[in-house]
Amino acid sequence: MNRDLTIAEVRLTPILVADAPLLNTQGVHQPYTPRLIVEIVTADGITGLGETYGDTKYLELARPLAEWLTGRSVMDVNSLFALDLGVDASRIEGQVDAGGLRGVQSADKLRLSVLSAFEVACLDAQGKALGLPVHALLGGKVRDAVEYSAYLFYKWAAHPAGVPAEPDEWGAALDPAGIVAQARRLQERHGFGSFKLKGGVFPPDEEIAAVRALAEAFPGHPLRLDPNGAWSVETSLKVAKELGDVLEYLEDPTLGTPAMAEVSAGTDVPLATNMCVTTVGEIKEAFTRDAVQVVLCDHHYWGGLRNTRELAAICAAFGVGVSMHSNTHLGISLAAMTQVAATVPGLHHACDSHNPWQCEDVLTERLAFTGGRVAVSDAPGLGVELDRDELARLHRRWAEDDGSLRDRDDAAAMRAGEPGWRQPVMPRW
Ligand SMILES: O=C([O-])C(=O)C[C@H](O)[C@@H](O)C(=O)[O-]
Ligand SMILES: [Mg+2]
Repeated sequence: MNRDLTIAEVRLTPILVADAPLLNTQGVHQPYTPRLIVEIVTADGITGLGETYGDTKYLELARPLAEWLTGRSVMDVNSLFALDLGVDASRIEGQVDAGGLRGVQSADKLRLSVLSAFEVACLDAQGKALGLPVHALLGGKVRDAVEYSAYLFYKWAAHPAGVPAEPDEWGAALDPAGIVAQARRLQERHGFGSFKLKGGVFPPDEEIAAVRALAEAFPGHPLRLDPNGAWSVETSLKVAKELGDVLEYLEDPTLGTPAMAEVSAGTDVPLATNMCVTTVGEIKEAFTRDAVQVVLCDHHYWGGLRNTRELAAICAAFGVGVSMHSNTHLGISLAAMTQVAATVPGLHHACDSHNPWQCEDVLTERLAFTGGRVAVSDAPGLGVELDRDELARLHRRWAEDDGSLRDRDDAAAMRAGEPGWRQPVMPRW
């Protein structure tokens, strides 16, 4: 290879992406969600792509990082992680993002969430320079397609009246019949074989009924329920008992490792998490107390694709399963998740992805879910191409926003429809 891999330019483009009125225990998704698109351009004109959360505090860290990177090499990924980004821990520690849906915030998690987009962009550029897919840079794929589960949400038919939003084609889903209908549509469209219901929205008995209805409609298909920590230990054990015969796993029924450990000790239903194990520092207690049996890795907040593989290795050493978590994201992140998931040998559960809910993307060609799977691209890098017109349009939306949508706040979005709504005190039930 005789190429100049010096970074000549780093472009950061914050965007607002249309999102459906999907309900969770904190509130409802905003009509538009912030994301950040990172482009790393080498002296030879290769562009590597990355994507991460686009809320203000992520942007604030990404800007100095972009400057620091300019003039270095896209091969120099380890030094990125050694860099002190100067995150002001006092502004971050113990706080929560998106109402706590991503676990407790920490300075390190914020740092890694920003770095992840730069790591992915460097790997994309490296792959393009070498003519190799990202999975080859990670040691090679062990599967040709990665399985995803259908991500079911209770949802309104539309965002609250008067709130500007894109048209919604899915309709309401507020009861078991609505959830089953949504699951059927997602299955017909994308062929999903397993189903995850985002719970913590209605009292547990209603959500138990919805999972029972799914079990009847899709006999033998793996089912999961994830209330994002909205239940007490007692409620979690009750739900585990009632649904134990149909659940593949119960995801974050309750908040924090000690409470998860108590639930785990009282049920045979495996527990999964993307909330109590979100950083290296949280692993030891959770694994030694057998609080979780599956970790749902999010390559954004674990710091990228190489850290995802390291997490998978630690999980394997402890006999803990690993799969992938997802927030609202676009195709660059889906491609990145698929590339790394393809390299993890012990991936025994279908990964999560919100992507089927996104009616917009910044790619010239969106990745397809076929038979519930995304084919692992063997094209150089991530195998995706940026649609510059679409990127510019979604950036204009961000630039024209008065600031109210630039930080995701599901409770504020809920208040537009239910003015009395307050962020719920946990456990809700
Ligand atoms: O698995 C999860 O906990 C999530 O996907 C968290 C997300 O933030 C989800 O609840 C959402 O976006 O409403
Ligand atoms: Mg979860």
